This record gives sequence, C-alpha cells and structure tokens, in this order.
Amino acid sequence: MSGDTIEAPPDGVRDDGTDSTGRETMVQLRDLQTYYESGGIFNDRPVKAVDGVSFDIYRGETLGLVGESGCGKTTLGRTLIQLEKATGGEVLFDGTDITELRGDDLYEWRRNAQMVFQDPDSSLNDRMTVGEIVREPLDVHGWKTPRERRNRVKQLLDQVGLSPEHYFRYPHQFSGGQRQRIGIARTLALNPEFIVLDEPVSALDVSVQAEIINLLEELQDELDLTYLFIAHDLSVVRHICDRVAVMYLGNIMEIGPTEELFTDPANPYTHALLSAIPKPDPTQRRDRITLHGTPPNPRYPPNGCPFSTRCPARIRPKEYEDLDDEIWDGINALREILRERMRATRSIRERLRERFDMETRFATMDETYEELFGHLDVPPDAEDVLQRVAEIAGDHDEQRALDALDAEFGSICDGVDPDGGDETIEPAYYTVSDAGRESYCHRHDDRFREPAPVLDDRH
Ligand SMILES: Nc1ncnc2c1ncn2[C@@H]1O[C@H](COP(=O)(O)OP(=O)(O)OP(=O)(O)O)[C@@H](O)[C@H]1O
Repeated sequence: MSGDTIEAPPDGVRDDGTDSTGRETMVQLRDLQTYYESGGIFNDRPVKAVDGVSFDIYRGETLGLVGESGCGKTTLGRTLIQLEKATGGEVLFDGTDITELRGDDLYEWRRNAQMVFQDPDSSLNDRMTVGEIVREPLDVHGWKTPRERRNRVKQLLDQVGLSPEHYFRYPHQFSGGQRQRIGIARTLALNPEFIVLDEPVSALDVSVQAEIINLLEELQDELDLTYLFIAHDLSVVRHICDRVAVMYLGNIMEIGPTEELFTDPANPYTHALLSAIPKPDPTQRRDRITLHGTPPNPRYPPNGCPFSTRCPARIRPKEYEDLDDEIWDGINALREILRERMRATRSIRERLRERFDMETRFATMDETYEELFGHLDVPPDAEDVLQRVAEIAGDHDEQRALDALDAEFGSICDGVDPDGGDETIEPAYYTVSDAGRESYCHRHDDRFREPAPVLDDRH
C-alpha cells in the first residue's frame, strides 16, 4: 500500500500522554544520534553508530530491536539509558529530555531505567556473593536501612525464581540460566519502569531460553515493566514483542506491530532479513533473497538510503530500467569493490604506505572489469561509462570513480535528485498500514513500484 509521507514518525501525543489509539507514550526518541569519535592520529570521521533515530515506546509494551551485527542496536539501547552519551537529538522520558540531565538529576533518574546484558558471566562480579551483587544498586543509592536492603534482596531472589539461601553463594556456583536470573534480580532492585534487554537469552542453552523468556514476561505483567528487547533471534522476537523496529546502519528501516511486520513486511531490508529465516514451507512465494557484501562501514555510510548499496529492490534510473539484471548486478558489484578499495586505502597500513610513497597492491581494475562484464553484452553507452570508471579507479581515485558511476547509474536511492537538483535526497518515513507501521524507503512513493512486486520479479 502506498502511504502518506511524513518527515519523522508522528508525535501525535496528547496532553494526557496518550496517542490517538489510547496508548500511553513513555519514551520519545527524536533524531537521536550517537557518534563515536575516532580519537586516532588521523582524526578520522566518527563512527555513526546511531544516525538520526526517531520513534516512540509505549508504556507496558515490549518493543523488539533487530538487525545485523554492528547496526547499532546496543549503542541505541545504551544511549536510551544514558550509559552512552547522545551526540545529537533528544530522548524524552515522560516528557523530560534525559540527554540534558547532569549530576544528581541524572543519578536519581537512573533508578528508572536499567539494562540486562547478554552475557551474565561478564556482568556479574565473581568475587561478590549473590546477595552483595543484587544489593549493590541499593547500597549505591542509599536505599533504606541495611536490614531492609537484605530483606529486599531476599524478596528479589524469590521473585526471579531463586531462593533466599542463595544469598551467600557465588555466581560461579550457578548455571548460565541462574546467573541470568541473578542479573535480572539486580536490575529490578531499584524498581525501574523501563528495561533494555540486550540479547538476554542469546548466551543460554535453548532449553533454558524459554524459562528466562517466561520469567521476563511474568515480571513485566507483575511490575508493569516496559521493555526494549534487542535480539538476533527473530523467532524469539516474534514470540515476545508487541512491536518491532528493524535497524540498519544506524537507521530504523521499518517499525510497527510484530505480526503484520513478519507476515507482510514493507521495507526491502525487512524482506531480506526475514527471508534469511529458513522456512519449512516449500511453496513459499519467492526464493531466498541473498544480500551481497557486508553492511557499509558506519564511518562512511553511503549517500541517500543507508541500504542502497545492497538493496535488492533498488530503484534504477529511467534510462536504464530495461538493462539486463546481470549487468546491474555487475554494476552493483563494481560499486562495492570501489567502496571496499576506498575503505582499504583508508586503513592505517595503507595510509602509512602512502606516506612513505610505497605502491599499494590490488587486483588490477582491468582484471576486475573483465571478470564482471567480459562475458556480458553491455550496451555501448553503458560500456563507455564503465570503461571510464575502471580507468579512473585504475589511477587509485576511487572517490572520483564512484562519482562517475553514480552520475550515470545512480538513482534516488543513492541520493541523486531525479529532478536534477544538487541536494542529496534521503528517503522519508511512509505509513504503510492502518496500524501506523512505518517504512523508510523511496519505493512507497507513488512515483515508484512498491518493494514487494519488484522483489517478486527480481527473485
Ligand atoms: N565504544 C565504541 N567506540 C567506537 N566504535 C564503537 C564503540 N562501540 C560500538 N562501536 C561501533 O559502532 C557500531 C555499532 O555497534 P553496536 O555494538 O551498537 O552494534 P550492534 O548492532 O549492537 O552489534 P551486535 O549485534 O554485534 O552487538 C559498530 O560499527 C561498532 O564497531
């Protein structure tokens, strides 16, 4: 369905904190950025781990956050609870921008928001008893009297399915699942309202995973908790989350109710991510979508759409709409190779080599060209451009080669304005379902075909 375009997910929050569907908004992220400065000797560009993220989290829900390794999930989770400093944008908790909190205010606020980590082993101090570990946040915050703290710890141990006798034992005496229970008890100590669960079951045996998931669900009901659930395992996400946000290279590509996102994905990246799950049904509509290459380096994200370099539904420029698929694949591979070479020439070793005027070694561009296009019947116009690109790249000027490639074959997905303007075009968020699901992709614009039929044709 073609949707309405909006610059950023709608605010839509009424004075009483609810939106039009009666959900109460707890957290609002607005254009949130977390960049890591390199601090190296070359004063390189920052790593754009979270690069302009806007969405809401509703009170009492479990919002899943999924995406490939390195896309920025943990950084986003850590920024939400101020373990990482935002470099731009806002995080509003019940209307207060917590990125602005300092000193005592920040310290007080921290009680509200906690994090459960993936690996209970590294997050529990093996030299402390279980009681000391769970009690530590209470001690740090000077919570009530020592006696009341001890009682609170015993109650917490009971709440997570451990027994008060475990108070004086050490973490290494427990199994992985039990250690995660200790971590959860510690997280709950100060009665938080919001918890970031960062892959809380990934390090556990499959048999234990379900127990911990059940415990987290029970605790949510009992204590009115709101969760951000970061995960790789999409089947767990489907089971536990009310809504899901799909992240790629520091951006949210699609966000909406879990079931409709899984059964009728809108964004090409969501399609690709879901198609990687093995399906038992041999009559499935479409072949598995294989994504070529690896995600780009978040220090050098591509222009335009973050997914453009790997997107299987990438929009092609009008003049080349009928170009053979294999030639397109070759052009995309050439773009990847050029980006790869650029990344490599920027590596410290290469830069040192350049400084000392030493030759850098790569497969020659002629060989690359031959391999990609030698066996194909490339139309003369396109061939002229590709030859020129290969020549420029042969002189180690990858940036100029990429520019030349994009000037001819680039589309709106690469940030090229189809109306000839100079500004780099980025996708907008489009509402793609009645439930308010949003997808970040030019293909939802009426000028283009929707992703799903394009993927059906191409796969
Ligand atoms: N302290 C840091 N300094 C510099 N770069 C960092 C730092 N922490 C993370 N990064 C980089 O930021 C990007 C996002 O990392 P992050 O750990 O948030 O991703 P992720 O999606 O959680 O990955 P995973 O699923 O593997 O945990 C990566 O490129 C990572 O290398």
